[in-house]
Amino acid sequence: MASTDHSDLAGALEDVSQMRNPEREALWASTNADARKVLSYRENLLSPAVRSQLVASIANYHGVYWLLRHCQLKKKNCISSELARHIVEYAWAGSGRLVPFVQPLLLRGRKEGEVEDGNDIKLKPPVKPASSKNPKKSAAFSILVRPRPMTSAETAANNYDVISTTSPTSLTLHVGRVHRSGNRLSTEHRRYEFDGVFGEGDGNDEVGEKALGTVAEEQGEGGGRTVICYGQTGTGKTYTFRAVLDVMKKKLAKLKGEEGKAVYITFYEIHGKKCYDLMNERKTIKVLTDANDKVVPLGAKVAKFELRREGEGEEECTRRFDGIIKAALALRSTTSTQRNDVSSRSHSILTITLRDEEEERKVRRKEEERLRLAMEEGGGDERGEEVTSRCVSPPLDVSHPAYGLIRSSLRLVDLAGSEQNVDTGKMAAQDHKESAEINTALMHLKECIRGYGKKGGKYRGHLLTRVLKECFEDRSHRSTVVATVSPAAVDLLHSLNTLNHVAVMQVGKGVKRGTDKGGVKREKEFMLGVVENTSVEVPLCEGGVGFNKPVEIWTPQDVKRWLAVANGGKFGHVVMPAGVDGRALLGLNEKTLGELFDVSQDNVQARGDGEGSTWVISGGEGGGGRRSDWGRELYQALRIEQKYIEKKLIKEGKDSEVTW
Ligand SMILES: Nc1ncnc2c1ncn2[C@@H]1O[C@H](COP(=O)(O)OP(=O)(O)OP(=O)(O)O)[C@@H](O)[C@H]1O
Repeated sequence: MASTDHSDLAGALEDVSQMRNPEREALWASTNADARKVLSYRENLLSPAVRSQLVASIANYHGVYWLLRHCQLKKKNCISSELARHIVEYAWAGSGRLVPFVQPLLLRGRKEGEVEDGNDIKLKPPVKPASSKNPKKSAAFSILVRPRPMTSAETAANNYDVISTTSPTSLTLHVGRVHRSGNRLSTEHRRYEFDGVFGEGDGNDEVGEKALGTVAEEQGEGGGRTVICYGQTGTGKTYTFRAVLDVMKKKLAKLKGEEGKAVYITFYEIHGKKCYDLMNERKTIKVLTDANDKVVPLGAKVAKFELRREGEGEEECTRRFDGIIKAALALRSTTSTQRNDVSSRSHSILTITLRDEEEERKVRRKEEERLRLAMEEGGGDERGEEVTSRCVSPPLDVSHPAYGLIRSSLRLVDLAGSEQNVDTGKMAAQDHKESAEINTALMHLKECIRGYGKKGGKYRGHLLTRVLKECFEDRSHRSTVVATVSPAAVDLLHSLNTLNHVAVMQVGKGVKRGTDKGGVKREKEFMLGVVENTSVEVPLCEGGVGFNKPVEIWTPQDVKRWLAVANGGKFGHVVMPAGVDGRALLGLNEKTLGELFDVSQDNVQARGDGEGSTWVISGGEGGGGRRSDWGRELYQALRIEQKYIEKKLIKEGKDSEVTW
């Protein structure tokens, strides 16, 4: 063992304080509240002071996940949670509480159909595509989430990935938090459950197939389907929209044309309070409600696409489809914004309807005959009057369920991206207005989805929701929301927002009854999306404070110096009993350490050096917190310190000083 070298210790302490910003240091010194959990500004997540620690805490999560997965699933004999916690604590000090967080996910996966296959475990995708044959079996809205890969620009800007897709239906968001006081860092792991979660590397075909379900083949009776791409600007909504469109196109090309059957396409966009026809050089169109209470884009051009002709190959057929749609896609209004060079500033709505014209003609003739007779018999019935005055305008609206002729109807919606203030900093006044309008539309959409099944017709509140009326009012209609999110740390708040929003869109899955603080009983929609979250403390300094002698040989003075800087000075207010050296400190467990703290309100002022056997800490406004928490935190901080010093000494070839 080397002798105690106090000059080294002083030097190390000086290095540490120079590493830090003096202002922050002053803030740490003056602060005495630790319980205020406030999300930091997003810049904090990338600042050199905390970035590496947050990245390390995410890596720890992955480590724990893979360790448990291996122990729990590969082997028939699972290890107990307690043993798992000890192993995890040993390997990743401070991460023990991830065990009860990760374990249920793995056990659930095992029950629900994870199967062992040779050396690997395959996950059965539990996403059930909504079937129009069995509308009762599928939810009105299914939610799929697609995180896009990190872009090279994001990687170059020191961003890191904050999303882990841990199963085909769940996703974990790692929310780094720098507490307002600046003296605490933590990572909250939030796990969300959805109907489907794509991996960052999942291809467009897979995404398109899942989003479409079986709609193109099953040819439902009257019930249509809507796929809505929703999310932050620049996260891949248009990219996903095109992926779904491509899959749809391929499916259509496979259908063999029959006499009288054809596909009709309308494509228009909502920009501000107006609608523009993308199939007709952006001519303004109106969205009106017809006699059947159906919302129709009046004046929108309907393009006819004939199904595969005799002797025509699938490729030729898709080329024909492209010919119809290409010019319209190019006409979408886009702007270069801070986040996306070609940001869509409008909500575009593409409707593809497969119609049986022969049947349609028969029904039309029958209907016209019925109306004529009704008119002859004394002025016609109510419906007759309405139809003659407003509705019979070519083309006849055969998409109304009353006709029962729609073989299949699909609507693809590419929403404009939601933006936060920080994304709009360099925008002109007009762009700000546009951005506010986009956010208003998205809020309406969210409200309408949440209000599904309730009376009130909230859909009338905005043009976008009026156009999508069937999604909220027609019980046989099925909708899929594909939420796109960015994995970059810089977009963390936005991703959190998107995921929280789509989590509450999982309508009809449960209601939570509870009593709020004021004793008022309330029924809240149960946010099924958020299944669980847990928070893990992250050390502020990357492994220790720079001491270069093992904890066992710390003198009481060393202990005091360490307490002053450990966890960013969090224990700086602690007054320790006289004579506690490193060895004595290591001999205490979490509980005994906790008992040494006096956290009562009367004792919030720290006493002088050696003034008794109780460590007194300042609890700040909210009192002193729980003893066990303090004890655990100190225990973990000391273990992290010990590990760091051991590693450092081994690296420097001084491993003879390390006692194992
Ligand atoms: N899953 C993905 N894989 C690869 N690249 C992607 C993916 N998702 C998006 N991108 C790329 O990210 C960029 C932005 O995508 P896109 O224009 O689709 O975003 P957006 O959400 O529609 O944005 P806005 O709302 O501003 O229109 C594009 O360059 C796109 O190619």
